[in-house]
Amino acid sequence: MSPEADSSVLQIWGGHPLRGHVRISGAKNSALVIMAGALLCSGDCRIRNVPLLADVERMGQVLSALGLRLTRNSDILDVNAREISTSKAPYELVTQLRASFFAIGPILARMGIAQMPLPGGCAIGARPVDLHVRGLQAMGAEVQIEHGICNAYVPGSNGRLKGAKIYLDTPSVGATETLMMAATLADGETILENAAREPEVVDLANFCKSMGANIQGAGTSTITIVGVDKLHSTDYSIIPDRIETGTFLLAAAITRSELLLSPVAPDHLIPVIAKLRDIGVPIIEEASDCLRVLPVDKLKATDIDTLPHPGFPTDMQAPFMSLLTLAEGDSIINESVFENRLRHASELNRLGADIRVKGNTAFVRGVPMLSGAPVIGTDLRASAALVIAGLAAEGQTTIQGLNHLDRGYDRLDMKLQQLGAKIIRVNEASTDAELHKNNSNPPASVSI
Ligand SMILES: CC(=O)N[C@H]1[C@@H](OP(=O)(O)OP(=O)(O)OC[C@H]2O[C@@H](n3ccc(=O)[nH]c3=O)[C@H](O)[C@@H]2O)O[C@H](CO)[C@@H](O)[C@@H]1O
Ligand SMILES: C=C(OP(=O)(O)O)C(=O)O
Repeated sequence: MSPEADSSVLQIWGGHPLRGHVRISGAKNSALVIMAGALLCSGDCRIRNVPLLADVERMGQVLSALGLRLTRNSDILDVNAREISTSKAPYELVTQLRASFFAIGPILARMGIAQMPLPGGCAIGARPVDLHVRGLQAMGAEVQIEHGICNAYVPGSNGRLKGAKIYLDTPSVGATETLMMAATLADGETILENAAREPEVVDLANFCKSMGANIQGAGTSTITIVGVDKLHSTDYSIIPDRIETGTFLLAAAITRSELLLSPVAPDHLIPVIAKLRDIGVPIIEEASDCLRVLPVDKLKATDIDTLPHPGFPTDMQAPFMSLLTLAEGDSIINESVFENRLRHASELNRLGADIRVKGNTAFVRGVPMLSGAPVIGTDLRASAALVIAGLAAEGQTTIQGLNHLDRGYDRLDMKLQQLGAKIIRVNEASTDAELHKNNSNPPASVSI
């Protein structure tokens, strides 16, 4: 979707400290793929801790279009996949989010046939699906991409995929998840080599295991799956969102605030916490599921290389760049997972940052302050980066492109507002004359 698709904007008046406790929601990238995983189950799946996100809603629509019955009550989602009425996923929905494509694995495993449009998601690179396709082919599927649709079927009378030894050229999160789900109902043993080790892969494996799947090694580079005939009902709670957690750590750091965050999984954030401590952000593990960040004294520059887990996560690169714009000294950020994920740099420069981009590397020279301006979020984490920067920028920052932000953050503006940020969401039509008039002070209604 283009930024124009959402007419509301966020307005932030920076420089106000945050205070209090923030409740971290369930992980977007777990929720989406676990919803796809529910397609494997011939019973009922109760999924808990499901975040309120546009992507979750769209994934629900994809599953409904396939004939599943879904009921949501607060953060509990019940999915009934006893009957799958069609193997054809709807183009208009699948092209809006990446994870919907991963459902090709379970649909093929359950039905022996799947027609899946090529996916959407953040425009941060070419994002091919060749590893998904080659893996499914290795498991015996015939797969062809024609007119933007990936058509797959399993030849043979029983329609079951066959276990295979599959080496992934790159440890793709999505390909690991697609193939792991497909293998749970395949004939025999599948070994995924050079598999992704992200916490969301482990969460999906644990979800599948709770339905009776036989999976070993999730979280390491080699995952072994022995197919079973059927998977049964489950009641499963997804992990806290490590990227949302990291985003709030950055929000605290850039506003020099003290915040308490829970529930969190500090083990999933080791590279992010290490980098933050490195540059001078004091973070205390108050309990196994609770982090406290203390006010920063001085921020130092650092270098970052994004890598597959357990390296520094690409999804934290943009928001972290915002913090480094205000660090003392020069930082170098190298984005090595996606080939076009530095578009936020030019928007941060509108706010007074000093960033030069060459290829996949951003050279960030710390500046003493940022100043508010109108900016556009070009993808999900780029939008979050602008929110982080806006919290520190002097005066008013107006952010367009909220359709990206809402795909992956559970009510970010409301959570920040509750912590004391001066942030409001308004319809764009009402912003121009009235709200740009007074650049330095929020309207009275924003005072908390
Ligand atoms: C819904 C979801 O979980 N999204 C996450 C997932 O995306 P996603 O699963 O799409 O990311 P991948 O791990 O697959 O992509 C990593 C790299 O592998 C390449 N690649 C991937 C598949 C393939 O078949 N061929 C190929 O070349 C991609 O272009 C990219 O350069 O992991 C990314 C990397 O941590 C995160 O940024 C996304 O938030
Ligand atoms: C890139 C992301 O999401 P998606 O893979 O859904 O586009 C993200 O969550 O930062």
